[in-house]
Amino acid sequence: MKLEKHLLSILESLHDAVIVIVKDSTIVFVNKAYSEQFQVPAKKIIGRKLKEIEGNSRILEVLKSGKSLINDCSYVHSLKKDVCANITPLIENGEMIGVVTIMKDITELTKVQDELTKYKRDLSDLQEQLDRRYFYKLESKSSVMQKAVQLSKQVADTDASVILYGESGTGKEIFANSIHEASKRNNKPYIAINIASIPDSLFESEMFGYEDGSFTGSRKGGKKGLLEMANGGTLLLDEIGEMSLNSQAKILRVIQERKFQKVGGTKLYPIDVRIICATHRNLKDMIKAGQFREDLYYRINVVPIYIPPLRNRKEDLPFLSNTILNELCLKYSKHVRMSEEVLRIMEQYEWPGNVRELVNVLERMLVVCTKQFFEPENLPDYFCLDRHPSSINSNNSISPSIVSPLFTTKLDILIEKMEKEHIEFILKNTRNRTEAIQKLGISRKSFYTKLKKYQIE
Ligand SMILES: Nc1ncnc2c1ncn2[C@@H]1O[C@H](COP(=O)(O)OP(=O)(O)OP(=O)(O)O)[C@@H](O)[C@H]1O
Repeated sequence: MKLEKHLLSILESLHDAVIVIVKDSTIVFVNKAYSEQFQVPAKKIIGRKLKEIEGNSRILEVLKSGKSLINDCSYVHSLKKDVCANITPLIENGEMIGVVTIMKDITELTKVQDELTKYKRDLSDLQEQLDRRYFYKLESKSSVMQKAVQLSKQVADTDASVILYGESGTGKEIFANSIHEASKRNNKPYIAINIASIPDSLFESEMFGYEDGSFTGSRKGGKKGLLEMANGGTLLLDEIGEMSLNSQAKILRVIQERKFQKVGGTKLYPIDVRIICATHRNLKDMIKAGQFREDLYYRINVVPIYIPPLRNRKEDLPFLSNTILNELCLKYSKHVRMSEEVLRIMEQYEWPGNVRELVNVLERMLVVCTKQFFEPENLPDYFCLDRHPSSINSNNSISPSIVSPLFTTKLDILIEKMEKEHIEFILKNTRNRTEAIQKLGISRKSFYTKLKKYQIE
């Protein structure tokens, strides 16, 4: 077959539109597909100059530059169509004699693409609104906190292992819960457990449950463990640093194999749980001290999120106090507002118990407040502030005079007073007495003796 003889019929049989112009832009050829796609009969267009029909045509650009355009998308005004074209100069004996263009009508595709872009934009707006709803409690002016929230939003819809690092009361559980709510697991259970509150001897049966008749006194029919209860959803292992090495090995097996065994059984149950861990401890130091398994650490430390202590984000105190106070006012059916003076005193304080302490302080203030605005008097004694507003000097720092009670109290009375307040504070800011004893660093016996001495309930 002599190709040259058949070139015209080859061009005619193409499904893509073809248009050929010569050097002075005269149109010398359009194929059948061109006429059909753009509804322009060949006889109406052949012999006319393209520069008079479509002065800004991309074909004319190629005619001028001599450089091809491949997959070039543009809008053709004279056709009222979006097209995608391959525009190539025709070269004969080293000289350009015209341009050949093969193109496709992509008007519908462009329309669909525009709609898709619009839907994508709407979807991301909606997602942002949803994210804001899930993470609204964690809004912050602090860049460290904003980074933590941003990272949480990014990982929420994945199954990546997240570990939340932060001091007690910084809001680790709120983070974990927000991540769960923003994930596709949000219609399944969210279960948070504090490892410190489970005695090691009960860890296995609490976590994995037990089979029927597995030990004397066990419940008939066996018992579901926390892991099974969280199936399909999210399990927060709070205070993972408190887990014994023995329990760490068991949890590691579950994470690796995605299967678990109940106490007293041999059957392996498949499990689909997203595990989020949280701790206030430095796990790397614990590994060095032989208290934490390195392999478990690398399993859970895929996305570490660091939550700053409240003292490092005091710029959030006004917003945080108001949000928490609003919730407390609803709870107590009271209407009390923050005052600038109280806020300034609060900003001087270091908040060792973080947001949990802030919630407790505000609750205590609300209960005792009889006015519409908080006053310095409503603050707990351990703020040790002079009641006079002038105690905050112009630099916003506390002048020595404000610790006036310290200047007038005998040392032993002062120590007892501080000890009592500290125990009360720890009790309020921990989940149970075992944790309080741990935090206080005293023996159980000494703890109960002090409770009796200070008549703490
Ligand atoms: N951003 C916040 N807005 C409102 N309340 C908050 C916020 N962050 C924390 N809280 C409150 O502070 C208390 C402690 O929060 P959370 O239990 O999440 O802290 P945590 O870091 O998990 O503490 P722990 O390590 O002791 O378990 C809770 O009562 C919680 O509702």
